Amino acid sequence: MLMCLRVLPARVTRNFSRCCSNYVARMRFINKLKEDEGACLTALESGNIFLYHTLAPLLRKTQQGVFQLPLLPFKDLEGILNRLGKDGSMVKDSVLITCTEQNRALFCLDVGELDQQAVEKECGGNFVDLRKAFFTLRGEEAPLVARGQALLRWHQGNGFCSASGKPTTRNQAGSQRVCHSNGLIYYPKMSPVIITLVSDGKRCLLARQASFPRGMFSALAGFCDMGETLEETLRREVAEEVGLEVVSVRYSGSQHWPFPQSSFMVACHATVSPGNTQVDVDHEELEEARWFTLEEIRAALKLRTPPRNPRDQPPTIWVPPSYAIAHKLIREWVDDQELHYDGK
Ligand SMILES: NC(=O)C1=CN([C@@H]2O[C@H](COP(=O)(O)OP(=O)(O)OC[C@H]3O[C@@H](n4cnc5c(N)ncnc54)[C@H](OP(=O)(O)O)[C@@H]3O)[C@@H](O)[C@H]2O)C=CC1
Ligand SMILES: [Mg+2]
Repeated sequence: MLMCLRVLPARVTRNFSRCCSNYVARMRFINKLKEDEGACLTALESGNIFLYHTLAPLLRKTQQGVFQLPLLPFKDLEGILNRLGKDGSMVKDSVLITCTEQNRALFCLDVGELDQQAVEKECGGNFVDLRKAFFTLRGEEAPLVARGQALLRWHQGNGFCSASGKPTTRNQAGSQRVCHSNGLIYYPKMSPVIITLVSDGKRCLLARQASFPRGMFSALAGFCDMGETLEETLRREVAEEVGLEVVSVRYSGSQHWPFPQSSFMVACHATVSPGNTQVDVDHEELEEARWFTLEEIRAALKLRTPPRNPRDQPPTIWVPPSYAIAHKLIREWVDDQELHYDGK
């Protein structure tokens, strides 16, 4: 089986080396904050914090109608908490997310124990469901809001050691929890998932689960089993879900996916031989899986919002939106087809 990594284009490597020293300094600074409690607290005091209420992020709408993630300086948030009758030192429970290019640390905090509407009024925003926030925010803010929720969720679910049953305590950055009774260290966890777009050279295979919105088809996905390589997961999932045997694999990219909980999505293109394309769907997992032509995929990509079909009409197919790595795989497949086969 082939596994080839894409080589970065020269333009990207040039940009990389230009910003490299700043990037290296920033990564080392973040790492220091995870290891040095005092440095992390100092960074928090001069940093910014964004908020969640029971894991729903706070968003603010600008006068131009654009949704943004409000970033609150430490002192402002301390003041807000004091006004709402809470000890301002609660800000110190914030979890480190990242650092801006100016080395300004960014944290997040869940204020679920406060009255939601009172916080919204104080901060001039609204707490919204993560899915809505993720789909509404632009650029860098969507992955930030997903990362924040994933970390806060992990802390909320790991307050006790699974070996001793005793409470665990977190470090200042929130990058780990420790059980002091036995020294066990817990780190935030993600589940590795392989997502693959299978092609037979001319068509690609998309599938839908019964829980997907009407008409939506996506690439095949599945969780890695313990001890498997990514290639083994990919071959097994394709065999299990659609009864096909993969002959080659090419890496495309990866993505943290917060729904329903943290998955680490690894995206690959895969091919089956043109003589081995008979789909045998596992209906326990999938409602439907079928081959699509380039024309059908082009039409699906043109739909920006889910089509509104009358109930009795067969649904027009559409594919996941651009922030989902499934979309990237599908677009890359179309580009490859256009480059190699279109018009032939
Ligand atoms: N970003 C993107 O573009 C896309 C992301 N995805 C994501 O990929 C993930 C996996 O896809 P899916 O097809 O559902 O996976 P699978 O085909 O592996 O099927 C899911 C089932 O696997 C079992 N399972 C095994 N390990 C785990 C685990 N660590 N966590 C949860 N369930 C597990 C569960 O079964 P049981 O309940 O019986 O135990 C679950 O119902 C989903 O979270 C989905 O949101 C999917 C498509 C596109
Ligand atoms: Mg699956």
